[in-house]
This record gives sequence, C-alpha cells and structure tokens, in this order.
Amino acid sequence: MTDPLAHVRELFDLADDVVYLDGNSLGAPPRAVAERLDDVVRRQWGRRLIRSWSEGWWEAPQRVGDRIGRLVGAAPGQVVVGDSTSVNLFKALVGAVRGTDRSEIVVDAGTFPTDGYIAGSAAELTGLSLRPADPDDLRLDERTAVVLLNHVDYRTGRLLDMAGLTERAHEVGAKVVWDLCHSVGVLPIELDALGVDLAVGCTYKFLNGGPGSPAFLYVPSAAQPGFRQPLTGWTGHREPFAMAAEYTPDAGIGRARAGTPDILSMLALDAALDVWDGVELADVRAKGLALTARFMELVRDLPGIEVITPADGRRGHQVSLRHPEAARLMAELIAGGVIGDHRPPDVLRFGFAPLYNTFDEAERAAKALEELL
Ligand SMILES: Cc1ncc(COP(=O)(O)O)c(C=O)c1O
Ligand SMILES: Nc1c(O)cccc1C(=O)C[C@H](N)C(=O)O
Repeated sequence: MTDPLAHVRELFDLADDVVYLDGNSLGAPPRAVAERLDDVVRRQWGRRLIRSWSEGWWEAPQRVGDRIGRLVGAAPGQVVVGDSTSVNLFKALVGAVRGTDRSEIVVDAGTFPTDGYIAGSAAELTGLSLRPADPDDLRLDERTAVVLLNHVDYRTGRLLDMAGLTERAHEVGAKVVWDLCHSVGVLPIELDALGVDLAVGCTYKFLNGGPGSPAFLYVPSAAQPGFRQPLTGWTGHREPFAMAAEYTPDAGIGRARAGTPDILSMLALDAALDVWDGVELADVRAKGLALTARFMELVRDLPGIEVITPADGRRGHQVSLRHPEAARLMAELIAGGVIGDHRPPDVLRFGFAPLYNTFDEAERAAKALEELL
C-alpha cells in the first residue's frame, strides 16, 4: 500500500539498526519532546518559577485531556489527564458504583492484572462482589452495577465490540468502564456517540508520552454532576486556592483530579501529541491492520508458532504468537535488534505503531524469527 503516514516517522527519534515493535508497551520518543522539556525546565521552571502555575501549568490536565479527547471521540471538557491508569480505574469504578443498590462489579476474566486487582479492591471497599467473566459470555443482569472491559486485550490483541457491549450493559441498566490502554491511538473511538459511561487509558503506549506519562479519565458531561470519585484531593476542589475546610467538587471534569499534576511528564506528553496533528485515525487504522496482516502472513506457518491474534479485523495493532519457548525466542530476537516482548507463559508480542513502523520492519522481524526457528 502507499503509506500516507511515511513522513511521520521522521518526527520520531528512532535508530535504524533496531526494529522497534514494542510501542504497545512503551512508545518511541517524538523528537519534539526533548526540546519541549528543555524549555519547560530551563525557561518555565527555571525563569518563570512558581509563576508558571498560572501561565498554563494549572490547566494542563484539562487542556491535554481535550487533545486526547479528539482521539477518542470526546467533545472538550470530558477528559482529564493525570495519575496512573490504575489510580484512574479506582476513581472510575468507585465513582460508578457509589450509592448503587446493585451487588456486583464484572471484569473481563483475561484482563490486564491491574484492572482486576483494582476492581477487587473497589468491590471490597464498596461492599460489592467481583465477578470475572468471559467477554463473550458476560451474563449481565439487574445485579450488575458496572462492567470493566479492555477494548483491546493486552495478551491476544483481540478487539472487543465497544458498541455492542456498551449497549448490552445499558440494556440491563449497568454502567460500563472501558480501558483504552491498547486502543487509544490505534483506531477511531467514539466515546460520546456510543454513550460510554466512563473510560481510562494510558498515554505511554501508542500516544508516545514517555515512561510513566500520566493516564487519562473520561467522564461525559452529563454524568459529571453525579460523579463522586473517592480521591477527593484539593486540586479537584471547586476553589482549590480558597483552602476551604470542606470539600466541594469542581463543577466539571476537574472533579476527577486528585493531587498536584505531574507537570514534567504532562508537558512531555503534550509535546508528544503534536505528532498527531494532521493525522487521520482512519489512516492509522488502515496501516496498522495492513502491517499486522503482513506480519501474520509471514509468520503463520513457521514451525511451532500459533497466531493467537484474530485474523479478521477484530484486533488492535499487536500480533501475539504462542510458542513453548517464547521467553528464549524473544530474548534472542532482542539481542539481534528486533524488540518485541514476552508475556508469560508462552506469548511473544509484536506491537506495530503505524506512525513510525514500516512494512520493511514487519518483514525484517518475520525474517529474524524465521531464522531463529
Ligand atoms: C490494559 C492495561 N491497563 C492498565 C495498564 C497500566 O496501568 P498503569 O498506568 O497504572 O501502570 C496497562 C499497562 O501497563 C494495561 O495494558
Ligand atoms: N507500564 C509498563 C511499565 O511501567 C513497565 C513495563 C511494561 C509496562 C506496560 O505497559 C505493560 C503493558 N501494559 C502490557 O500490555 O503488558
């Protein structure tokens, strides 16, 4: 295919002697980040000192949130950036079930561990039970307060049907929280249009925000007045600088904030998001499907390999291969300059980031694996 994103790779600081296929865990650095951080540290922090809080720092969580909103189909004022995905999951789940007369939280059984752990804790603290369930057989009913689902499964790369599952939850009066860690920046997402209740996601994978860059939380405008999240830190207060004794939440998405925002990471993410300017998610999606299809075609028949990522369009931008010696194979691939990762016990993962990965890289990686086998 002709690649409408070919020029975007130049915006990244990537060495040509490495085939980097782990952007689904830690995205590559956009060149603009180092430059921006230099300005933030030397000029904003260094010269403007504390004045910088009123020169853009304080509002950064909402401003950067709106930039992510564009990528997930959320109108402005509904996404806030800060804290980790784990912390935002806790805010979302407790906020979703507080005051409910329903009795269970449902989580997809194969979830990324942190989601299951946090859901367990949220259930225990709110007196609900936690029920892990297969996304193909969720069995939601009037007992279900909320269901937490991963849009793209971290292990297999399978993409769930957000529209259908959101509708199913709503049919029984349950809420749905979507974890978008492996789908934000991968495909067009329509949170507002689908009536999603809450969503979280991390920014260090396909959004390339850098190691530990802050996560995001989506709370639709209509739900904000009733959203009572448990971490009532002062920055979520309606008038934080009034230093009032009583907590009064911000009227809008600001109530989803907790403590002081991590400005260095936040502004690194802000700079990283510049690579999306002028990029169409439809192009990203088309290239991601083509890259993963090409790689799957090349590795499908290799000895001992089982492709566990769906071959139809229901996948994100990673290819997962099962092999009994996955750990050894990945270590050898990495030693040879092809960087993917291994998830226990026997899964090799290869993430394709359409903004910077090329078809030539898909072929080089497949060739390297073939030679090892
Ligand atoms: C689906 C999913 N949820 C959550 C996380 C991480 O959460 P946190 O940002 O708290 O480390 C990851 C990856 O680390 C993930 O893959
Ligand atoms: N967040 C990570 C980290 O701090 C260190 C190593 C890996 C990660 C990851 O993001 C793992 C990733 N969520 C996964 O899908 O496995």
